[in-house]
Parts: sequence; C-alpha cells; structure tokens
Amino acid sequence: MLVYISREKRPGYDNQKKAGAMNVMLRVSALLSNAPFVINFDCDHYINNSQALRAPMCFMLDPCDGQNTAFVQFPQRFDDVDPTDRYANHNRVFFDGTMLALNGLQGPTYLGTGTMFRRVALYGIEPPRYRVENTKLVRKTGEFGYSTSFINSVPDAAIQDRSITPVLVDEGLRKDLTTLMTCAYEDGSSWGRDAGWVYNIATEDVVTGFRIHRQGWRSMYCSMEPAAFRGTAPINLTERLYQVLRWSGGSLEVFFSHSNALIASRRLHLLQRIAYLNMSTYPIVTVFILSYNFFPVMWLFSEQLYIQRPFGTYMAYLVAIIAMVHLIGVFEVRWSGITLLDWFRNEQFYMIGATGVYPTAVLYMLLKLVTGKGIYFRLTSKQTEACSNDKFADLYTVRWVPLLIPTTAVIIVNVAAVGAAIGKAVTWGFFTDEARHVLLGMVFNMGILVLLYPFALGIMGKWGKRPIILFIVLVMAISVVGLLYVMLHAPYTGEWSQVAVSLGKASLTGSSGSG
Ligand SMILES: O=c1ccn([C@@H]2O[C@H](COP(=O)(O)OP(=O)(O)O[C@H]3O[C@H](CO)[C@@H](O)[C@H](O)[C@H]3O)[C@@H](O)[C@H]2O)c(=O)[nH]1
Ligand SMILES: [Mn+2]
Repeated sequence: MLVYISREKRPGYDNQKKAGAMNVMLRVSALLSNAPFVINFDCDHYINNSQALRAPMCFMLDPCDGQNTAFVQFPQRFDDVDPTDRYANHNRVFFDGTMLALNGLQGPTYLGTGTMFRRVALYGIEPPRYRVENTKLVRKTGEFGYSTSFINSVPDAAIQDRSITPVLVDEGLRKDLTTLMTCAYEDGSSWGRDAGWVYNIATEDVVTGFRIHRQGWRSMYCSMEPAAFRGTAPINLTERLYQVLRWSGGSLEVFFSHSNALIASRRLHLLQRIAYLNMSTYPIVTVFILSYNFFPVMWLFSEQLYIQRPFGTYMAYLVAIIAMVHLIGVFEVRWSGITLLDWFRNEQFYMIGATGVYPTAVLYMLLKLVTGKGIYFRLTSKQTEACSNDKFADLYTVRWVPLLIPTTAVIIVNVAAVGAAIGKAVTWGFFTDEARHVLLGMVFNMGILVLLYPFALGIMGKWGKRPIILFIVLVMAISVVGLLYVMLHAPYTGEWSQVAVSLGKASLTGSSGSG
C-alpha cells in the first residue's frame, strides 16, 4: 500500500515543516499498519540497496540489547557531488568518524534521513530497560491527542513480532485518519515535545534523537556497501552555507531549549552528554577563530603597536599540542577508513563555516534570545542541472549574500598581511629580526589562505574553473600590497623607526601606568 498525504494548512497554525509532516505520518501509519518499525528518509533521498530495510533489523532484534535500541542510523551518501567535493558535501569525518565513535557510547545521533525507528521510541515511551513491570504505555489522557483509535493502537505498536495484515479503508477509518491529520489535532497534546518529532528547532533531527537518548534508549550505526540510501546535496556555495547556517543555528537553539544536555537525566551516558554539549555549542568557537583570523590586521601597523612576541617555551608547547591534535586526527582518520584528502577537505570547509556561517548563527541566536523571535530558515535548494548541459553548473554560480562577507574579509586581510610582510622584509632586509618575525606571521596567513582556498574558488564563479587565474590574482595582490608598503616606508625608514620606538615605549609606559 502506498499512501500519499497532503496536509491541512490553516491560518494561525504553524505547520512545523518536516517535524510536523513526520508526526502526521506517524499517526496515520499507526492506523494503517501500526508496524513496530518505521523507516524514514528525506524526499531528496532514495533506497539504494535492497537490504536497507533488513540490515537494521539485525540490531533491533538482537537478543542482547535490541529491545533497548530506538533507532538504527545509516550514514548519508550523495550522488551529485563534484568529484573534488569542493565544499565537503560528503562530510566523511562526521558520518564515518564521529557517528561511528558514538556507537561506542549510546549510539549515533539521529541524522534526519536513512533511519529505522522503533515506533514506541518515537512515541516518547521509555526503553524496556527502565520500564517498570505492567507499566501503561499511554501515561496520561490527552498525551497523544483524543483519537481513541490511535490510543488503542499504542500497546500493539510495542509488540515487535506481531504479524501485520493490510487494513480495509472504510468510511470509519477514513474519518479517523482525517481527524489525525488536522492541524488542531495536536492542540494540548505532547506531540512536538514529548511525543514524535520535536518542534520549533531548526534541526529537528538532532533534538529528536537527543530526547530519545535522554530517556535511556540506545541507537546503532549501520554502514553497508552499496550504500543503503543515497541523496542530493547542495553544491552551490551559497546554498551549502545556508544549509550549514540552519544546522549551526539549530544546534544553538537546542542548547537554549529544554533539550540542553546539561540538564538531561542520568540515563544519558556522561560522554554522550559531552558529545551533545559539543554538538549544541560548537558555533561559539567562531569568536576565537574569527579573532585569530583578523589578528593579521596588526601586521599592517605593527610598528605602531607593541606586540608581545611569543617566547621560546610557549612556542614549543604550542607546536607540541598542535602536533598531538593532528596526530590523534590522523589515527581517527585511519581507524574510520576515510582518506587523508577527505579529512583535509573537511578541515578546509570547517574554516569556511567558522569564519562566515558560525558568526551569523551566533548573532541569530543572540537576536532570538533578546527578541524571542526566530528567523525563517530556508530550505536547501536543489540543483538545477536538468536545465543545463553542465552537470555541476551550480558549482560555478555565485549568489552574493551577506553570509559571504566575513570570509571574504578574512581572505583580504590575510592576503594583505602577506604582502605587507614581504614589503617589510624588503624594507629592512631579509636577514633582520623584523623579517624573521614577519615570516612566522606569514606561515599563519598562508595556512589560513590554504584552508579558505575552496571558498576563494567559489566566489570566482566561472573563473573558478581555472584555478591558475586565482594564483595570478593572488600573486598580483600580494605584490601590490608589498610594493605599496615599500613605497610608503622606504624613504622614511629612519623616521618611522624612531616613531615606532617612541610609540612602543609610550604604549609600554602607558599600559604599566594604567595597570
Ligand atoms: O517543510 C518541509 C521542509 C522539509 N521537509 C523534508 O525535510 C527534508 C530535509 O530538508 P532539506 O531541505 O533536504 O535539508 P537538508 O539540509 O538536505 O537536510 C538535512 O538536515 C535536516 C535538518 O536540518 C534533516 O531534517 C535532514 O534529514 C538532513 O538530510 C526534505 O528532504 C523533506 O523531505 C518537509 O517535509 N517539509
Ligand atoms: Mn536534503
């Protein structure tokens, strides 16, 4: 039986997007089959392996802990991504590394698609492990709304070896189904909070999975070849950034909601809790990353500012820690079976998100906290390849939006800093202390530019098909800044150095005086 549902829309009712749609389907299917297991995939995903429905059953029916397994999650795989995966659409570190690692705790988070659920876990019912003998599955009246047929179906949904016979859709059933689909059905019920998909959070998946884990259920990660499900990903820079904005904004919303991992019950594993905390606060790191990326502005004026140079021991510790972090990264990458190239692409896209998208997400959250109003998150728009000969046309389309500005500014500042550094070396001579110091800074600048390289290609649009153009522009920009620096400073070297020295002293005495 294939059932297509067209939902009622009524003024004054929020239709709650995907979460609302899923909850309607969950209720309607309860009267049609009431299957104890439910599989969910997005409209832009499809089943790619005929075993996709059978494999998760192995986990669900596992005699050891199957009963307490709420859902089985597959990684997301995509068809239409450009071969270089410029914007890390495959997200391999997240799907194959992070999710696999969580399997060792309470299980992967719910990722919105490619998921098999145990129906009663979606209803917000406790796992058998924590259920007291003869506990009533429907806890209070009105919890699931007031459809008697639906409420009567709940105990049956918990019996996993029940055989299912197709129902006869008669007038009575049709009326019941219509009731379950109306906007007003959920009024005063637990739907959208303690039952079904969770509402009012841009990432309904993470928060719904969280509620399930919080009750003490576990989940399982299931990866198979060929991939169980495949889908479509946005390969246009702007669309991809909007997607990441929805994810990072949604994460912060989770943190500032009653689904905060800090206040979850003790059934949530300690490390799983930390993972959820990380998952709901990560955009905040942008405060540090963005500051670091803009620090090179000081390079341009450094004679007039007193900058504490990092001393030897500090540098040694810093280098050791960075090396260790990357060493662990390499181990994790090898263990999860992804390539170093995939890992590097993820690093690159992390920097792109952290400079442009996360600050916007943080601002959005602040605004929401102050005004109480969220902004509308648009859908991830799909590719338009059908009307073009170029399969990856979307990759070369630039749609300028404010979201692109911060990262562009970071690129400009760091290119200028490299130019200024070369200018300085030329002005003072290559083997002076000054040149040595600016060289250190240049390593940092170049590092940032390497990470932001895919973004630079992206904003070049069609020109991005020939990366050599980008290198020519880069060399030209660096030369122009360097030349400008030399022209402005060379004739006055002596004088400027004097000014610098006195300014340096002034700021030194100034700060010690005020401190
Ligand atoms: O009003 C809406 C909007 C979306 N959807 C469904 O939600 C899915 C996800 O939306 P999409 O625009 O494809 O977003 P993506 O960024 O591709 O989705 C990822 O991120 C979402 C959370 O932000 C998850 O819900 C998805 O499962 C996950 O694949 C769509 O495919 C639809 O099936 C609806 O049913 N109604
Ligand atoms: Mn999608």
